[in-house]
Amino acid sequence: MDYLPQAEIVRHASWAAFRAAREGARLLLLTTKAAEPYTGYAFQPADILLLGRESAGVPEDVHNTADARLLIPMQPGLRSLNVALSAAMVLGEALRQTSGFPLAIVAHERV
Ligand SMILES: C[S@@+](CC[C@H](N)C(=O)[O-])C[C@H]1O[C@@H](n2cnc3c(N)ncnc32)[C@H](O)[C@@H]1O
Repeated sequence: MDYLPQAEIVRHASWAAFRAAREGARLLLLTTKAAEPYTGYAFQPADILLLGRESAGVPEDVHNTADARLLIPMQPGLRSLNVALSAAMVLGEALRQTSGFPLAIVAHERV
């Protein structure tokens, strides 16, 4: 996509390097194994959203490291949502709560 240059992508050499670089920001894991729905969670601007692989989620030690584990509620009997869809849903709510959407667009919508 031609939007890619607008994304700031940082690759960390290892999980340990990533943890060292996050400087106190909370790590919020989206997982089907969570009990807490994301809809009731109070997000902060510096929060980091962590999602797992399409195949197997995240390893157990990563699961345990997260500061919170959040669930997107689903109909009973369904396994999981697509990773990009999951990210978009929770990021949208986090941006809404923390006034993270671009102000000019939000103002336009209120007219
Ligand atoms: C296709 S799912 C992975 C399925 C994997 N078998 C598992 O149980 O984690 C890909 C990623 O999307 C996110 N995800 C999908 N559905 C979710 C849900 N209902 N609640 C929270 N996160 C979800 C999680 O981060 C998950 O690791």
